[in-house]
Amino acid sequence: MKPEVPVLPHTPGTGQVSTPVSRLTSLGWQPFFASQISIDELTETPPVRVTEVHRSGLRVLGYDVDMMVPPRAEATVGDWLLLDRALPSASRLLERKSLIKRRAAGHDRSVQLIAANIDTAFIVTSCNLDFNVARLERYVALAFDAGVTPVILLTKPDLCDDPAPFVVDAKAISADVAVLTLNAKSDEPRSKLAPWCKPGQTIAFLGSSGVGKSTLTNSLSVGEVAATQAIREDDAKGRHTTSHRQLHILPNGCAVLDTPGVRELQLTDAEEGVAEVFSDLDELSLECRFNDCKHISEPGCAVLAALERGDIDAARLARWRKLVAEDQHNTASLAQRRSKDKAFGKMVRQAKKHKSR
Ligand SMILES: Nc1nc2c(ncn2[C@@H]2O[C@H](COP(=O)(O)OP(=O)(O)OP(=O)(O)O)[C@@H](O)[C@H]2O)c(=O)[nH]1
Ligand SMILES: [Zn+2]
Repeated sequence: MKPEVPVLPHTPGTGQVSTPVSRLTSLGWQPFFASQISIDELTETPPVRVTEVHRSGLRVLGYDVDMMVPPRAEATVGDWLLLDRALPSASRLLERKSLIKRRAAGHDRSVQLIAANIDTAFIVTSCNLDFNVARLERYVALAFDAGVTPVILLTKPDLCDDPAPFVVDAKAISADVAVLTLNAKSDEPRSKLAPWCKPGQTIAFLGSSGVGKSTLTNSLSVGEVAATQAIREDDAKGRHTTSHRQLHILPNGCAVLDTPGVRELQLTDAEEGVAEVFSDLDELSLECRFNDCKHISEPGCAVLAALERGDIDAARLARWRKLVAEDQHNTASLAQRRSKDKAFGKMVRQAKKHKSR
């Protein structure tokens, strides 16, 4: 029997692709996912992508699909499901390309899934006081840990005298990470980010508040047409009340994941990624006499020996030590710091009010 909807795996190099393919591609469908399913499965259980996670259920989008399915603990934003229309809770979860997750504090080590199948994480910071090498290193470590390609973006070069020193510091983090400066408010993002923002790719912007994440997304969205309009039309059915789309489909068929979980991502639990960014130090530490060596003053410390020989940089070693220590601290005291930040913000606002009187 001929399927009603010819949903096909993505075939590269076909030029003018049919509508179902380009719709799925713009949602992030890739050969990696297509290779996990048979033609029968494709027609009987169409692929859908999880674009929102609510307590009441998951919002999924596919070719001619925009619906809520029952919630399930093992699925997160960005996941692909093979939709079982008759029994949505039985939909098959496809293997992931990448996964950003957090382990909760305490002993139970429960894992919180943040986002799946992001190809590129743009780590955004601005050429001003937000710039902090240690924080960038943590984001890079987190991306490596998740299996996501990190790219560092330095915004607001137009507001600083000389962006060059920031670039030098950012480039020193890892030879495997590209570093770009760009004015988020110009049309530079579209040309400069093009190598990563291809059809079928899923990207996300990470970074502190105010560094330009929304501005970058908007800049890439100029001329946004068909694909997102389809989503908006479906929104009108009133199935959900989200005012903010969490999966933006760019005009060129690239998807931007912008969920609260990704926005509020905290830098905890990136052990493996930290080891990757500081792989040289990590390897050296295996030669330390003591397993729990802190590389401060212990006898037989291979790291200190390398420092003395001038093989490693003291500042970088200090950051590594700090990172390992902070990783634990952050996990434990997240809630505490959040309330402290709030109190500080209130104090600043009150002080300003006082001054303007
Ligand atoms: N001059 C200049 N201004 C920028 C640039 N990037 C962002 N801005 C401005 O900085 C402000 C904050 O940018 P946003 O895009 O809202 O920052 P965000 O990272 O999305 O912030 P949150 O939504 O709080 O996470 C806005 O007023 C932008 O116009 C840049 O490259 N150059
Ligand atoms: Zn040591």
